[in-house]
Amino acid sequence: MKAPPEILAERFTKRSSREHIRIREMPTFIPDSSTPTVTMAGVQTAKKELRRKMREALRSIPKDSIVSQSGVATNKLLSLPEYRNAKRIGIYLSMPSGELSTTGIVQSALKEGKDVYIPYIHSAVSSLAQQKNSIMDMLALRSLEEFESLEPDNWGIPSLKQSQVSSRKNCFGGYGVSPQEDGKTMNENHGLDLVIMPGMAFDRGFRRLGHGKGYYDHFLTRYSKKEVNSKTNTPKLPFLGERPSYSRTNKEETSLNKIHLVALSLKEQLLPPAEEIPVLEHDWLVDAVIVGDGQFLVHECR
Ligand SMILES: Nc1nc2c(c(=O)[nH]1)N(C=O)[C@@H](CNc1ccc(C(=O)N[C@@H](CCC(=O)O)C(=O)O)cc1)CN2
Ligand SMILES: Nc1ncnc2c1ncn2[C@@H]1O[C@H](COP(=O)(O)OP(=O)(O)OP(=O)(O)O)[C@@H](O)[C@H]1O
Repeated sequence: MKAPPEILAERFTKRSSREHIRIREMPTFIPDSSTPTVTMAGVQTAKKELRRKMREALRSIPKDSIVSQSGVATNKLLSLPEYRNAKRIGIYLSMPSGELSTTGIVQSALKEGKDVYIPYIHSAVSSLAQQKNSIMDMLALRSLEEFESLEPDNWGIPSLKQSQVSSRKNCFGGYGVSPQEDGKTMNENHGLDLVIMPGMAFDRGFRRLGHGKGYYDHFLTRYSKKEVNSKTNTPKLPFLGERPSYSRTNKEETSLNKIHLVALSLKEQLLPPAEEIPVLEHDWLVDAVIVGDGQFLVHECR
């Protein structure tokens, strides 16, 4: 028997202005065949399965294809006003395989005098949950020389060492890693204008599949809670995408009003039009996807 709607713990995840996915915590009734309903556990399982498939597919991409696709994507990004106008960018440093290289972008950005922030993974204790979590901060990269001297971590990602962190600027305007729950806000001199995002897969609805640790999703959620000083005179950049594209429910004016999320995708990472990445409420949509074969996906409504 169909349960009355009010007792169903349903959440609607905004995927684009046109469509929604319905996520039900407790599958207590048999859904109408017209209702695309999935459980949370179902989404996690589907993500795992997609990651497995992607890992297989990415393994066989020849190195020279990654090099040429990276060149195409780099040129596209460097031509965008959202990049050219950005003063502070957060950018992933690429792994040896399975994703587009960001080396050319990092070099250009540093040469152009932009502030470049890179991921730094560390442990943080959440006072609320009394849990030790691995989280991501974005810390300043100081120079080309420093970029070239970074050593690979366990995933092969060029990374800062713990000893290099404490006196280094973070993207929130502080130094070193940022406390998880300090409630401090950012002013107009801090924050990021553009985040260049990695992923395992992307789809045409601007959904993204990461490696399953939630680093970017958690980071963006934390970032969105640090409000920009409302008296800021900083001119806002034009958005790449329409504002409701963000998959968050917290739609109040936040610092994310001026951040652009641009994903870089190998052509093999972009799913065919009929396929979708399963997403939950915490998953952030990106504003644009630059693909290594020259495709550029951007929200129609600018
Ligand atoms: N270049 C790059 N830098 C990044 C990320 C990324 O995806 N790419 N991250 C984005 O969050 C963070 C690091 N997170 C990562 C988490 C897991 C794995 C990884 O390879 N995990 C499994 C393999 C399973 C899989 O391929 O999914 C492993 O440990 O073997 C890599 C990066 C920050 N920096
Ligand atoms: N903002 C968030 N709030 C609560 N839980 C989150 C948030 N972001 C991620 N998680 C949790 O982190 C785990 C990994 O999330 P998910 O599968 O979406 O990772 P992903 O998108 O592949 O990772 P990433 O963001 O690092 O690329 C899940 O258990 C998810 O519930």
